[in-house]
Amino acid sequence: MQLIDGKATSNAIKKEIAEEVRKLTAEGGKKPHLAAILVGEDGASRTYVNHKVKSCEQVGFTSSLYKFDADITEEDLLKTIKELNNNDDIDGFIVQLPLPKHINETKVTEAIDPNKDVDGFHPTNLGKMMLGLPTFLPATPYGIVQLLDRYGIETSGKKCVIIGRSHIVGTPMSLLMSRNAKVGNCTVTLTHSRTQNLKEECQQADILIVALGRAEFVTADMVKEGAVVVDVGITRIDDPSKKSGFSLKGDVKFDEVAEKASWITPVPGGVGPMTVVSLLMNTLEAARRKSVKESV
Ligand SMILES: Nc1nc(=O)c2c([nH]1)NC[C@@H]1CN(c3ccc(C(=O)N[C@@H](CCC(=O)O)C(=O)O)cc3)C=[N+]21
Repeated sequence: MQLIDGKATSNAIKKEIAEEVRKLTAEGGKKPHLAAILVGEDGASRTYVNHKVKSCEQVGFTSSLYKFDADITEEDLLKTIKELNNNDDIDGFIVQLPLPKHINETKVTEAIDPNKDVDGFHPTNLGKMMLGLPTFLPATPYGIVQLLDRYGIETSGKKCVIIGRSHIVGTPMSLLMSRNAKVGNCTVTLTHSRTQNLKEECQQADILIVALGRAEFVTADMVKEGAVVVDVGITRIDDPSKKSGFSLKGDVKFDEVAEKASWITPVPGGVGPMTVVSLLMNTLEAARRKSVKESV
């Protein structure tokens, strides 16, 4: 088994981004600016947003955080989004999900200017992705593609099985793995809660991507010898022995699956850090596009 180290890869990409930012500012451009909207006090969301803010500092981006109480009205949130859309200083922004129940996530996502949607969740951007047009790819799938690419993992002609059909991971991942590209050209099976014989489907996979959000769901008997296993899940499990009071578990039973896999991503330190770095890459791209527009 060989480890796919998302932490190390994300650090390497951050260094490259920092270098690009230095060039951009040396040419008289401004630093890319990423903003995040955080509603409520969900512990995990706060952690992720903090990671994003810290990563922005590391690469020389400007970042800003708009924090609201969980009882903010949908109307007020939409108003804030419009303000960020019109704020020329901000190149890209994200609205951290999940949102409180009284707020319609679809409405919120559609209110974001597609040119600033560095999460790649807007219907326009998802549509462009489907057509293979240049766009902001959703952060987690983009991060996984980067990992497979940088580790030189052959995907062409392979059978890729994905567990989970969410709009932000499983479904876009299935499109990316099947497209005609350096990372792609797979025969893709997208599985979900209604899939019959899930175990047999998984056993066929040369590349298994797991994104259903259930701790240690994938066991060794579901995995083919020599498979590449990508674990997207992150679940917090109570753990009194930890200072934080919890430990993080992936969707894959790591120790036993690692014995069969040729390559495997750990949790933490796998896909998670790559998600953050994808946001940074999309933001750099947004800033570049804007500077091109302003110079014509
Ligand atoms: N609009 C929006 N965009 C997102 O990109 C988005 C979101 N909403 N909602 C929640 C999910 C989840 N997500 C993660 C980001 C970083 C780590 C990450 O860095 N994880 C570390 C550990 C983090 C920890 O210490 O808890 C790791 O896996 O090594 C994980 C998960 C982004 N998400």
